[in-house]
Amino acid sequence: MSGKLIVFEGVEGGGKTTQLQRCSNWLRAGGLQDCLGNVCLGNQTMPVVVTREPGGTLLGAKVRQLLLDRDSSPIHPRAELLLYAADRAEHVEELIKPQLVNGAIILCDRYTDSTIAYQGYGRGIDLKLIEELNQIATAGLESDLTLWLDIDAEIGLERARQRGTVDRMEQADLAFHRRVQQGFQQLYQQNPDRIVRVDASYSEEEVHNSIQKIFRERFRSWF
Ligand SMILES: Nc1ncnc2c1ncn2[C@@H]1O[C@H](COP(=O)(O)OP(=O)(O)OP(=O)(O)O)[C@@H](O)[C@H]1O
Ligand SMILES: Cc1cn([C@H]2C[C@H](O)[C@@H](COP(=O)(O)O)O2)c(=O)[nH]c1=O
Repeated sequence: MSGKLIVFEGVEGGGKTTQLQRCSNWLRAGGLQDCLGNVCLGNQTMPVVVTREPGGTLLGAKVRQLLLDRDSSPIHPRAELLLYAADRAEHVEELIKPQLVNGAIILCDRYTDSTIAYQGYGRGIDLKLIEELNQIATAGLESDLTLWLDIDAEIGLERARQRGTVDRMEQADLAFHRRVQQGFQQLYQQNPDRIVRVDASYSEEEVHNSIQKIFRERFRSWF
């Protein structure tokens, strides 16, 4: 597969969606052209695809609603885990793999690390079981690069709450979100090549500049 899968991860309100949109605009406008030799980014040669989990497919949009509707009745943690896995299996087969074959740069809002952090560290489900389920859902497809937007869980939640409506996951208490944050910290320490930490406490502009720097380094090594 000739494309690249780049994932944005972290607790609520770290700025993933904001930065992912800024990156796609920047890439489509040719921001990385100097790192790419003859490769053209953003046009037919190397399209830029923006997607998210849950919700990157038609099925996923329905699963997302089930998972995040704040008025839904309680969902058992194992059922929650399996819904995220079902969303991912569909996403990988219907969108991610075909786009990688097509040579796309895929910018994805959350992927397998979110399941380890939220369902593993947050809900307390066995980590080994989640790794096996991630393996099944992705058929072994890992990200080429994961940006961990690191923000204090309380500050992130406050940002997310100021944005407007609060979804089912955001309603969970601070202790849950702190455990999720610990999960991302552990994953970062265990995967130093795949996961790069970005300090998300700075301004939008400063965070975007840090991400541009990381992209330049990676793309130079890839192309
Ligand atoms: N660097 C920043 N400093 C201050 N506020 C920010 C920054 N980046 C984003 N925001 C604001 O914080 C809120 C959350 O940002 P965003 O939706 O991008 O985060 P997210 O990580 O995708 O959140 P979630 O995981 O809850 O969907 C938005 O209102 C956004 O405008
Ligand atoms: C992929 C994935 C996501 N989650 C949680 C994390 C968030 O609370 C929501 C997704 O909404 P957002 O707009 O990206 O914040 O779902 C999870 O618990 N497990 C997962 O695998």
